[in-house]
Formats: sequence, structure tokens, C-alpha cells
Amino acid sequence: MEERGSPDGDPARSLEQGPEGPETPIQVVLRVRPMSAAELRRGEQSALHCSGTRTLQVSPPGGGPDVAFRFGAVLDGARTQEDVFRACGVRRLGELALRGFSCTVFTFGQTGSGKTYTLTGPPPQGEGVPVPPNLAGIMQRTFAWLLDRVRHLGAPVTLRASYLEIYNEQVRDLLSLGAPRPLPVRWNKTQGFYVEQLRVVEFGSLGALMELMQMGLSRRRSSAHSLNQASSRSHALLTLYISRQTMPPVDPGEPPVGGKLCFVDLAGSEKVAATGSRGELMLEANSINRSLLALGHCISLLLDPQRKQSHIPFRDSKLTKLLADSLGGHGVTLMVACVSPSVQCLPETLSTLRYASRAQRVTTRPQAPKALPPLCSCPCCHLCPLCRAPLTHWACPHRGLQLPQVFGPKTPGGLALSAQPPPWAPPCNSDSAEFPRERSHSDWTRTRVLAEMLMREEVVPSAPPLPMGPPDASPVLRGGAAVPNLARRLEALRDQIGSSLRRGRSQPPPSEGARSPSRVLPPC
Ligand SMILES: Nc1ncnc2c1ncn2[C@@H]1O[C@H](COP(=O)(O)OP(=O)(O)OP(=O)(O)O)[C@@H](O)[C@H]1O
Repeated sequence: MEERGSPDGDPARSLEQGPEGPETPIQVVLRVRPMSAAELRRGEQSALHCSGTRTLQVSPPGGGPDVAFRFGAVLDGARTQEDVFRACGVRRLGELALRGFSCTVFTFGQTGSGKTYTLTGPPPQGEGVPVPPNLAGIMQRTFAWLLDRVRHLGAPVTLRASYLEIYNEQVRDLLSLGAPRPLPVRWNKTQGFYVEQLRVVEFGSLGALMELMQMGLSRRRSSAHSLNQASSRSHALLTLYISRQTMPPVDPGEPPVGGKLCFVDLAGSEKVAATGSRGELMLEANSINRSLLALGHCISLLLDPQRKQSHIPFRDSKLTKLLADSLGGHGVTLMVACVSPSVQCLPETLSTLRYASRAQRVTTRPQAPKALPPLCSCPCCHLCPLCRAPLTHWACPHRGLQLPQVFGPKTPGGLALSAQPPPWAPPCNSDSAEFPRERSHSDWTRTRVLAEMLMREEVVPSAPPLPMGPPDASPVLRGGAAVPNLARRLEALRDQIGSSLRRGRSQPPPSEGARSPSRVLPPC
């Protein structure tokens, strides 16, 4: 059996062992949607078979040899929206965005392959009919997680959002106050490519962010054609801007750490002959195909070692301009490639698989933010301060506290079912799972332990983790050499904790209200 798409640096290994150098490959997760009702009615057969969690086997209809493609994760049609959210490791991207990195999740695939469904869930079944929570897509789940995470951070965070579409090679603001009008894409040295006059809206609650998303979705161009009743006719980019004041600030007047989390729902490639598009639909299809071709061209050139340092034609389309940093720059990027299982779609599916295979060999150089906020001992950080397990690890009793509680069934105790440790998990003692609460003396001791640990290790960005591993999966901890200022910041943190502890031995820890906000760690 011929095998393709397995990059030189195996993504699973690079995730478990840490990147060899500062370059990080784009991670690719493949999702195969279930057969649609129409495909089943027509009696179409499936040409795809998932073998294990990372390999997709393609069986050509003529009986030729199977071809296998390997990706960071492969999800078949039986996988739920929650499975996809977890497999994509989007929470990890969110953590990186909170630390100031620029992260992108983009869906790619043929028209009707499930890109929009994966990011935002199915379209509402009627006016005022809400999408069932279990069908919510990656975006809503990330929003819920992020807002919950920010609530527990204890450091001032400003959240803002923009939402735009690229329709027929014009950028339109989906959150504009009046009718959307074309906006120019400009470039400067500090920002790279950016959209001038794009409305960026501050929000403070999950409800407000959901409303912004709904507003954008309702204004985005979509039409019906033979392969999709609600086909997106534009590429849509929703970006969350996260500004976080470090605690304590290294220098007075230090700018807040600014990270980004961008969700890109690409319009689907389509064969006009297959979709029967005419007139406006055909113009849209041509524009979509042209920009996807430009994207593919940039990806191919980025792979060529001779060309990598030279000119990559990002300026060839608005899409490639706005994705330039995610593909070839300093971003951390995840691609979710979507395909239909039907044998009738096989040519387009193979083209998606080849495109995705190439993409996972592209590397970026995630750039550390200027000032890294310290991790604290709250349940939101990567390691449980009590049992030292990574919080997303099955063994950590606080894992559920990190999950959005708005989706999925809960146990009587309030912990999301999906967050329960599996039956084989060994007991992990904890004295309390209630947050937030007053900081006790033992909390200060734990914080010191954590700070000392941070002096040795720091979580460094790479692409998102694979689906939850076997029970012996090890935490992904890497050396912190790539993070400028880290040692200095942690030194300051340790001094601060040390003096607090010395004070704490002679007197009880100061109450929340008595502390100066610029001198305390985020409360847990
Ligand atoms: N995993 C899935 N489970 C159930 N239904 C799905 C799944 N993925 C997609 N669908 C359904 O398939 C249809 C096409 O999906 P969707 O609109 O997300 O495709 P798309 O790739 O975004 O297409 P386009 O590029 O034309 O916008 C929709 O009716 C959607 O609800």
C-alpha cells in the first residue's frame, strides 16, 4: 500500500517530544463527514476508510491499490462535534493566544464537505430555532472555553473581535454598522498585512460574542447549488484579539500582551460542471477557485527549500495576504481538512488530501511574545498544582474545571461527563476543587513550588496536541530558551513569592482587598 502525507518530522512525535528547533509544522486534522441523505439515496459507496486514529485509506473504485494518508488525527463520520473539538486541541491554541501568540484554525475542503458545520455547526433549522448545543462547532466551544478561562485568570484581559469575509476578491466587514463596503488590505512592517478600517468590537460576555458571530454569519454570502443547499460563497475570518496585562508588569508602562485567535472558514473548491453553477454563482466559484489556487501555490513554494527564503507570492490574492503570517510567518496554525466519503467525490477528495498533506509539511516560526505572563497555580494553567498532572490529562481531578460547562451533560456533582477520569485512572487526592476562593497559606506554598518548577520548564508553543493519549502519555514540556525575558520574569516572580512567604510565616496572608493590584499574583 502506498503511503502519502507523512511528513519528515512526524507530527505526533514532534508534539510529544517537542520541536527540534524553532520551526513548528502546521498541524492537520482530517474530518470525514457522514454520507449525506442525498448520497445515500443515490446509493453512492464510500471510498474512504479510517485505519487507526491517524491514517486514512482511500480505495479507488476500479480496484487499484489502496492509498494511505497520514495526518495529526483522522476523524470518521461517527465522531461528534465534541470529539472534533478535542482532537483539534483548540484549547491549547487558546492558551497560546492568551500568552500572546497569533493562532489560526482554518477549514479546507470541497464544497459541501462540512467546513462550516465543523466550525460553527449546522445552520439553524428556522427563524429563532437555536442550534442544539451538542451540534455547536469548534468556534462556539472555543468561545465558551475562552470566556470561562478568562474569568478564572484573575488578570485584566480585554477581548475584542472582528469578522470579515472575502467575497469575489473584496474584503467586506461583517460587523460594520452600515452596509458592508469593500475595505483595502494594507501592509506595514509592524503589522504585516491588515485590513484598514475594519471594525473591531470589544465584548465582555459569551452572549455578546455569540451575537457578534450570529450577526456575521447572517450577513455572510451563501447560496444553494446542487452539492450544498447553504453553500458559503466567501472566505470568512473571525478574529479574537486578546490583550492581557502581565501580573506583575515587568516594566511600568509595559504594553499588554496581545494574542490572536483567528477562525477561517474557507469557501469550498468546486467544479462548476458538478455544481451546475451559472451566472453569479459561476463568477463566485471562479473567484473562490482562483484564491484557493493562490493559497495552494504559496503552500507549494513554502515547501521548496530553495524558495523558502525567497519570494512567496502572498500578494496574489486577499486570502493569501491575510493568511501570510499563519502560513509562513510567526503564527501557530491548525488546518482542519474536510472531505466527503462518497466515491463520487473522490477526485476532489484526493485533491484535498494532497493539499492537506503538503500543508502539514509547511513550518512556521511561532514568535514568543515580548513579555510572557506568568503561569499561576489556578486550575486554568497547564499543570495541576496539586497532583502535577497536565490539566487536560485524564488523571487530573480538576480537568473538568477547564472545560466549558455550557455544553454536554453534567454529572450530579456538576462535572461535565466528558471530563470524568476513565475507570482505570488511579485516584488523585485533592483537598478542594472549588474556585475562586481565598488564597490560603498552603496555596502560597503550592505557588512557590510551581514557580520553582517554572524556573526549570516552560510550555513552549507548538501545534496543538493530538487527541487525548493513552494513560501513560507524558506532559508536553519544553525548554524555555526561546522565550525572551522568561528568566528575568520568573526571577521576579520567585522573589515576590519568597517575600510573601516570609511575610506569611509571621502573619496570615493579606486579604485580597489589602493587596496592591500590581504586586499580586492572579488570585486562584
Ligand atoms: N459531520 C457532519 N455531520 C452531519 N452533517 C454534516 C456534517 N458535516 C456536514 N454536514 C452537513 O452537510 C452539509 C454541507 O456542510 P457544510 O455547509 O458545512 O459544507 P461546506 O464544506 O462548508 O460547504 P461550502 O464550501 O459549500 O460552504 C450541511 O447540510 C451540513 O449540515
